[in-house]
Amino acid sequence: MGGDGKVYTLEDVSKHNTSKDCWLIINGKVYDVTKFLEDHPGGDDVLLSATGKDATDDFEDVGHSTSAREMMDGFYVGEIDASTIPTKVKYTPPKQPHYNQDKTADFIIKLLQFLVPLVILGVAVGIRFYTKAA
Ligand code: HEM
Repeated sequence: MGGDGKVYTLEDVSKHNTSKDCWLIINGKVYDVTKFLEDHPGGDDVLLSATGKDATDDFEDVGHSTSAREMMDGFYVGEIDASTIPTKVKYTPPKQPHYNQDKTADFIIKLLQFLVPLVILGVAVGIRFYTKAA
């Protein structure tokens, strides 16, 4: 081990995905964790399932300790050619149909639903008032 800072492609690293030969990509660096598989407190299965991709998020999600991070230096074999890692698919919300974009129409309807019965009531009371007075 030791590492010579060689730059690997995702394809190169992806070939090392067995319990006899296991490489990980974390924070732009490539690690050969084959010898560490049995000793990893999180288990060998999680490490194996983190091969063949950028495992940075998986690694960070666990909230590894500083000592865990220091251990990584011992497994370093090189850098990853970032252009070979597919960029994250950014979530773009589906385009909403723009109905009711103008809220004034909505507001006027609400206002009328409130006012119309009041007007009718007012007219009824008014008619009654005037017919009585007459
Ligand atoms: C070179 C890479 C890695 C090293 C040196 C490493 C080292 C360690 C160490 C020392 C611990 C004990 C807790 C701590 O100190 O934070 C730990 C726990 C853990 N690791 Fe890693 N780890 C590596 C990569 C990963 C990856 C890629 C994953 C996920 C796919 C992972 C998943 C876990 C989990 C789930 C635990 C928690 C175990 C528990 O608390 O029961 N590790 N790791």
